[in-house]
Amino acid sequence: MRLILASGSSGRRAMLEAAGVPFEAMAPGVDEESAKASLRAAGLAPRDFADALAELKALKVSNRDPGALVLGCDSVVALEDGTLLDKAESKAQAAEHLRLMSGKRHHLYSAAVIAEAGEPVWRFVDRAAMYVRPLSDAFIDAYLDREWDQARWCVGVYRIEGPGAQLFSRIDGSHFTVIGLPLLPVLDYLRTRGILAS
Ligand SMILES: Nc1nc2c(ncn2[C@H]2C[C@H](O)[C@@H](COP(=O)(O)OP(=O)(O)OP(=O)(O)O)O2)c(=O)[nH]1
Repeated sequence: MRLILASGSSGRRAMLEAAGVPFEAMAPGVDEESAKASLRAAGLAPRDFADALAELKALKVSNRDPGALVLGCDSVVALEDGTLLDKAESKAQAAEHLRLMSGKRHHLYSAAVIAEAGEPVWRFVDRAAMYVRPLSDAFIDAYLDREWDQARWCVGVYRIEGPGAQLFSRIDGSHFTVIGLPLLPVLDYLRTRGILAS
């Protein structure tokens, strides 16, 4: 049985590769923006929002390749007031996101859905609690000067495995979930399907 990662995310690819998972990566080719617009309009909770997007990606590729297992993922950042942050569209918006998160806790949800023959067969959503330390404007500017080119692809404007670690005083949850997928539950399921040895 082949596994396809329906994602263009380098962090997700790197995690599966590092874990020794045999897979192919394929861009999901979904119109995330319009999907996000309708999901926001539906007022979905962050957990359900991420799950719906992960399922959309998994099903899109599974319908193209019904004989494979297809893993779709999505990560969202939810502030305490319920605001969902998407990837920043500019350095200025990235600074705004960091100021919104400064000195507060937010949650990062990462959802995984596995599809087979055009149907979801497994799903898992995990979240990590992210405690951002108070960030000065000078720090934010210096951080973005150094990190914007990389962090622009990351919801929350951070790579936890990189200089993003400097933003936090505490993290409760899985490092893998922060990077972009609930890896250990995914590995558990792959063992049940013979993709990995038990
Ligand atoms: N390497 C890394 N990536 C992170 C971190 N936090 C968030 N991200 C990335 C993971 C995802 O690539 C991105 C969240 O956006 P999405 O879930 O929509 O995925 P993306 O559009 O990147 O790829 P995909 O939709 O799966 O093709 O943010 C982190 O700490 N490290």
